[in-house]
Amino acid sequence: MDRTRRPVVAGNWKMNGLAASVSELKGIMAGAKAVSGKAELLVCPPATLVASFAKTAKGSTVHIGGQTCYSEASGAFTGEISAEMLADAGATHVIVGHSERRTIFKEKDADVQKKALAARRAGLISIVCVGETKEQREADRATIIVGQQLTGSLPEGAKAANLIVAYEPVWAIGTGLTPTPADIAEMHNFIRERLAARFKAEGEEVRILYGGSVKASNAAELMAVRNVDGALVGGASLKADDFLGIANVYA
Ligand SMILES: O=C[C@H](O)COP(=O)(O)O
Repeated sequence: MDRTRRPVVAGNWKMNGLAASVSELKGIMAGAKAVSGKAELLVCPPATLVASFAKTAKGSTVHIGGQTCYSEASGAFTGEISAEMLADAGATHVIVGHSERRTIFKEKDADVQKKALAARRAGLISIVCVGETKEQREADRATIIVGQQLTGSLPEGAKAANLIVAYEPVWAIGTGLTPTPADIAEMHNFIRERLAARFKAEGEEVRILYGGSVKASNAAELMAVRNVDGALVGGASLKADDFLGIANVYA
């Protein structure tokens, strides 16, 4: 397992979770002690819960993040939430460019890049998501697509302290399907090369997470792949025991 970079296990709750879900956060906080010092844990609840979760998690080893943000700091943008607002609510991270945002909400690489820049402006760490569709992989275009997304989505001058990249093949999200470790290794190595070419030494330090049907039963195998510096977890992050089952790979 590559330990030169501190691993991150991040939970993306997507549009799931009510106030009562704080019990799961508390469960994660209780179990986090086993991995603290070895990996960082992050929970990204829906925006309605960011402030209360951040308050609950204050002083613990669990970080709280948002799932998206708007590029402007404030103004007449009904329904949007800025990176500054997330930071004010206690978030330390924000996911940008998740494939659901790209597909359902038509976000383009340029939008994602603006969001990542907004996150930096607000002092947040952005988790920039990239990944190919099934059709693109079958057409042997996976690295071309991911390369284009990296070029268009990553902000200039990024530092490892304010950027994490998440590789999430769209066809693996919520399907129970995962790429082979060899395919993950190939893509993560490709992303590492691109990061190093663009950001030099900083690019070597940027964490690259794998996301897509990660669960406790496959986490050890997936997290052992070279240049996999943790996981971005969807469905299996909603229950503390499931999420900790993944995080405990690093215990
Ligand atoms: O952001 C998380 C990903 O979309 C993965 O979701 P999943 O673990 O439910 O496949």
